[in-house]
Amino acid sequence: MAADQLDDLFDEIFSGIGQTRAAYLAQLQSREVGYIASISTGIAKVSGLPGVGYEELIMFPGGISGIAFNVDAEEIGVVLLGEYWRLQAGDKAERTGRVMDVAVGPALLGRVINPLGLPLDGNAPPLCQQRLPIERPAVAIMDRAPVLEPLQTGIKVIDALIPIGRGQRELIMGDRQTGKTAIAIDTILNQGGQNVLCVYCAIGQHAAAVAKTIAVLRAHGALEYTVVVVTEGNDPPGLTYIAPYAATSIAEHFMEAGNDVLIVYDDLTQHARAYRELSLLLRRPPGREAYPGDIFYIHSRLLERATHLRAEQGGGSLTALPIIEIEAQNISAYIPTNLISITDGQIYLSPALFELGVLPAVDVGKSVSRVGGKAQLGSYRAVTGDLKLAYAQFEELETFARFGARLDDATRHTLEHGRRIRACLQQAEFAPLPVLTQITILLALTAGLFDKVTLEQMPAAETALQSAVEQIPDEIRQRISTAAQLSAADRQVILDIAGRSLVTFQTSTNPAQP
Ligand SMILES: Nc1ncnc2c1ncn2[C@@H]1O[C@H](COP(=O)(O)OP(=O)(O)OP(=O)(O)O)[C@@H](O)[C@H]1O
Repeated sequence: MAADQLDDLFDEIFSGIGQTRAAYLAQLQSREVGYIASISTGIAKVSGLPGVGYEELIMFPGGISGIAFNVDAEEIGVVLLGEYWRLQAGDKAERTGRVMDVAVGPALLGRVINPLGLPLDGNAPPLCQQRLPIERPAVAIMDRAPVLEPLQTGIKVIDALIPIGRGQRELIMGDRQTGKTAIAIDTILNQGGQNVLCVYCAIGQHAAAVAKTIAVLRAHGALEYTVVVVTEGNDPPGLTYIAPYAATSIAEHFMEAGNDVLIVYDDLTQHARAYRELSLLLRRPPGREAYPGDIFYIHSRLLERATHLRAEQGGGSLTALPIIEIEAQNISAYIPTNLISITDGQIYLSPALFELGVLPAVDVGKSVSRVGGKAQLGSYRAVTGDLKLAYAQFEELETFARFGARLDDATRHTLEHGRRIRACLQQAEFAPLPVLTQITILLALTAGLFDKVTLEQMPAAETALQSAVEQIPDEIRQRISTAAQLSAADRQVILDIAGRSLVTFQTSTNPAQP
């Protein structure tokens, strides 16, 4: 048969099956299929995939997926993301030609999912229209805007002294059980009604701790604007490793739609450990503390994705609160120093303050916010200067006063005032305070209205002051919520209201000057 006759015959056959010949051929793709040569905890060595690309998604029997991590000529090292114990040597391994991605969209709000997007809350899989790769390049410098809007945490000590701006990366660090998660959760709770969507990424935590956190979010109505991405301690290390990247893609999708987004990584110590485990299993050379050489890079490329977009890009922002657990207050260990240098400041939680019952146990001297100051509301400026100075003087004097030195009246006054500052900066968990209440308390504090209140009476006095906030006129409330500084007249009105509410708690003698 002549060639043109053959072509006509093919065209006739394809029109019979409702397709053109070209469209049919376009669908035909060669599939590369290899096999598992060996398998260990969370890692498979795969042979027979010569064309595989770095970080390509590989599929195994039973719907188990993996990421090509070590791409060598003979054999590739694949990090497994599912129930790897079901796989064995000799099983099929198939290239997909794409990288790992995750479903993104508003359907995820209020849901608890794993990094693969599968539901963990017992409900149907979320219906999302779009998927994004879990690893995405960070926003270009030219597309970033300065951090100028505050992200209110609702925690007095942070909003006043270590303010966080939308688009900032602020590290929360401390020994175990010092209240790190509590700060992040309070911040999420405070975003209700503030137009901020939240993503909470639990990395390698105990199931009970995660369940408690989710219960708190649900009880306070915060789950409806939050996506919870969870990997537990007994999940494969590969899943733990990809969790923060997947959570960031979910958050970025909201940011790119013009929203302000907050993401919490709880915690990156577990993430670093999972990566170390994978790297050692893949026989990559270990470096300091047995971490592989690129451990800095895995965290920097994650946190670089937090930013504030320019108005032309939608004006959204992604604020990151990575948490890190340190050992025996050693902030100069490898991972903490890496993260300190990547982030825009840190909130350091001190076990000594925690033991004293000073909660949240924020050590103001070791904490810093490098960009949040510019974003802080103007009304805080009326109080922060005095507060910082008085508190720093107090902390210095407190050490000397312990040695039983004889103190003059001025020193005693500084100490007593400092003790009241410390009492005022304490706050119960799950009770974030609105800006107006914080400003009222802090103004009263810096004006010395608490100085005549005994330390035992401080919590009751503060509660009375909180109820008096209602008397503040509406126009002052509005002015406080803008960026403008507090005028002397507004300040006086607030102090008068505060003074009246505290009068019953003030003793006739000033404890600072007996
Ligand atoms: N402001 C607070 N007021 C009262 N209790 C608090 C406060 N902050 C934290 N706690 C309590 O301190 C304990 C430790 O808090 P949390 O779990 O947040 O610490 P963590 O440092 O995240 O712990 P882990 O090391 O287990 O991750 C909890 O029992 C919590 O209820």
